[in-house]
Amino acid sequence: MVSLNQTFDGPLLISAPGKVILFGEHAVVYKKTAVAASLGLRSYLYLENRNDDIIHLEFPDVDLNRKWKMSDLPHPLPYKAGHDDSHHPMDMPEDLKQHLLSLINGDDFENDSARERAALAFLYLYLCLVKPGESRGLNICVKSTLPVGAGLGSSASFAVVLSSALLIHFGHIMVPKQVVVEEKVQERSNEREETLAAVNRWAYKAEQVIHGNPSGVDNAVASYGGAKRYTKGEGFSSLQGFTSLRLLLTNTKVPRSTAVLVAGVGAKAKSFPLIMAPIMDSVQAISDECTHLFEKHARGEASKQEILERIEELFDLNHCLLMAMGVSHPSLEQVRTITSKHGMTTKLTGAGGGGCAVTIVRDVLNSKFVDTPQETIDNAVKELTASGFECYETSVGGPGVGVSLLEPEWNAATLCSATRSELEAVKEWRWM
Ligand SMILES: Nc1ncnc2c1ncn2[C@@H]1O[C@H](COP(=O)(O)OP(=O)(O)O)[C@@H](O)[C@H]1O
Ligand SMILES: C[C@@](O)(CCOP(=O)(O)O)CC(=O)O
Ligand SMILES: [Mg+2]
Repeated sequence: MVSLNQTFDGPLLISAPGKVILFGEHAVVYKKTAVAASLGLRSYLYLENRNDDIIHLEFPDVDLNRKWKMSDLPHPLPYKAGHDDSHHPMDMPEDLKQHLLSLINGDDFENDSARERAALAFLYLYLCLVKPGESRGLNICVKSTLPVGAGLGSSASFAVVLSSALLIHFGHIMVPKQVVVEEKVQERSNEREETLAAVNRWAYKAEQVIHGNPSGVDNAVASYGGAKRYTKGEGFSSLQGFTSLRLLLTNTKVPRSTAVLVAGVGAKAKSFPLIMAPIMDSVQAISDECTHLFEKHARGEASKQEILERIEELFDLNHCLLMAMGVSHPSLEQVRTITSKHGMTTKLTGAGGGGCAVTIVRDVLNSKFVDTPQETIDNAVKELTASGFECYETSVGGPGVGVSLLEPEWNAATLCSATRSELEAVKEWRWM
């Protein structure tokens, strides 16, 4: 346990989930509502102090392994722990950005935007949050079980583990007092609410560095977990009556960048404002319809079967609107064709342009009429895999960011070389 303003010296292992957007991607940037849920796939960060003044970053997922002397970094940005940080610059000053880019892209370092953005996001948060007069260096490693740059919110879960680690390490927030059992995770004290709000705000700043113009839905889900309805400027609420959904995720492995796709939709909205506005309004109506469906389910007025049938129709409608926004891709259409041959409905998820698609699996117990038989799913997965795609079945709606202090044998190298099953075996999370 630490008190505010005091650095936390122990090593930290932190994890935060990715997300699946069920409805509303892109439109959410334009203040329409999105519906999203956390995934079982997560990013993991290990942080420890060093005895010298070196900052050592290892981000194996983007092939980054870099060291800087603290004395070579620009001066920290003024920030006092515990103060209202809403005044803090939301956008990184341009001269600072250029300075950091010149440090990141040394002669020996080939320019790569994935690495560059990851390192830039880290350095920006570090300079904002480092304690004045700090002289000790850090080892930091981040590794994810999420595919990076594929629409499942790896950037937001990366941003959330970075912001949590730096906020805790430099004493701006406290390590959660105790292990909270997963079922009680949503019952937060005011103190925990404040802590999470700080994590979420700083993660948004890192997302801004990576994305340019994020809505904030991804970092909210990565921070808080669960299933959420989110509107930019208004915040989020839990989805009343959300029932566990069985989803199949398919990664087309076609690389794309959220920043580029969001900018593309922005250009279209500027060129065709009268056409794009009603498309965005239709997405709002889809998210509202989904919310009402779950609310009806909570009141016992809609069966799971009805929900799944309606959601399939809404998936189709939302995908077609995303196609009109210009963010589908032939590979995503191929996933839709293959799954529809097997009687299942698919939409793109996240920024699109490649990346992942989400397919709804009908799993209503005792109702043979609507169930998707396991054999059908297996056949669809076989066909998708044969087309070069990768499929994941994962849980949705689990907890948000958590801290583990219970792995004394860990170090940065352990995390860098850990397998997915070793990461998923860490159980003693203190959910924030
Ligand atoms: N595990 C990670 N290690 C380092 N950087 C990461 C990691 N995960 C995400 N990122 C950063 O986020 C970017 C991907 O973000 P984005 O294009 O929004 O796709 P996604 O849908 O996965 O969020 C990467 O290029 C990288 O800069
Ligand atoms: C397209 C968008 O709605 C979601 C992007 O998600 P991802 O980075 O593709 O996982 C952008 C945003 O909400 O910030
Ligand atoms: Mg992202």
